[in-house]
Amino acid sequence: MTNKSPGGPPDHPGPAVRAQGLRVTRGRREVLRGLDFTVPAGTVTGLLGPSGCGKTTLMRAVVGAQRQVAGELRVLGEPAGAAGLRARLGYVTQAPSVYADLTVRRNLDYFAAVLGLPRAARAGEVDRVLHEVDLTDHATSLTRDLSGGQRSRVSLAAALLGTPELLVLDEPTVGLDPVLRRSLWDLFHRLAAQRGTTLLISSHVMDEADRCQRLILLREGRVLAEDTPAGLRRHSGVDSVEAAFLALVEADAASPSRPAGTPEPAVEPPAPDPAGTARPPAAGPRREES
Ligand SMILES: Nc1ncnc2c1ncn2[C@@H]1O[C@H](COP(=O)(O)OP(=O)(O)OP(=O)(O)O)[C@@H](O)[C@H]1O
Repeated sequence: MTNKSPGGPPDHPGPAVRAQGLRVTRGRREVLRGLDFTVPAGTVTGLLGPSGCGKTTLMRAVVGAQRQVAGELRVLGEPAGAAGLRARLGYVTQAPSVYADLTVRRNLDYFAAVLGLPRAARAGEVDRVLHEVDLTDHATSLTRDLSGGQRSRVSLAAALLGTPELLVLDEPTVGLDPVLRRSLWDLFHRLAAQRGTTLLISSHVMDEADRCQRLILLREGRVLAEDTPAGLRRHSGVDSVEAAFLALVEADAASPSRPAGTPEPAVEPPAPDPAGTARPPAAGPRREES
């Protein structure tokens, strides 16, 4: 509904996300260390890298939920965190952000109301997203009675309400069986191809890389490479993205320009509530990530 044309709405013809010199400090540690990257509109872009490299931090910065962000970060043509982005973004955190004591349908109806969808349109919209995440048969189940993977899909369904222009999904396929993983990836590609939605999807599982059209490889808070999966393999002269990543890591470690290590981490103060910037899943009960 908010998406106006496939391939990118006309009011921001550039990339969906553009970062220049993006730096984020958490506690005393600089977690993102001067990132330059773009996420082209209407693509499925994977954010890959080992645990702790900064994927969640980058996503939190994109949706405006992260403190201590420096450098330039533009999202759908606006500065990250701008109030006008709220209804245009969907963000799914690693931990499901839904009310355990409500049914799946009531959860989604609540989030649809928070989004401002007209009452008359809500039931149909909820039916649509339930179908998209394959939870129609569980609409009347209490969310606490669902499996972990099913609860994750309720969060995803909430993020799909209102058809956001940019979906930021933090490891959405973790813990899902192969059949479900494939059906979610099919859904992600349908959203990009049919509605022009841009998807930024994190994973630390390299075998998911080939499902993406573009990749941003992250390591220790820096961008190692930004390319298509085929381009990465070709440039590294190897036959898998995982091997390309390892080759890039080796080349990076050998590089004399590599910055020295950073101080020990310290826990940062709690982040401000992102309810004013991210969409409903972040407005519901959510894991405190600080
Ligand atoms: N609240 C915090 N205070 C201080 N440092 C933090 C905090 N949260 C995360 N960090 C540090 O920031 C770095 C990046 O964390 P982040 O969660 O962004 O990584 P990630 O790539 O998403 O990891 P994973 O794949 O395990 O989810 C890590 O070194 C982590 O220890």
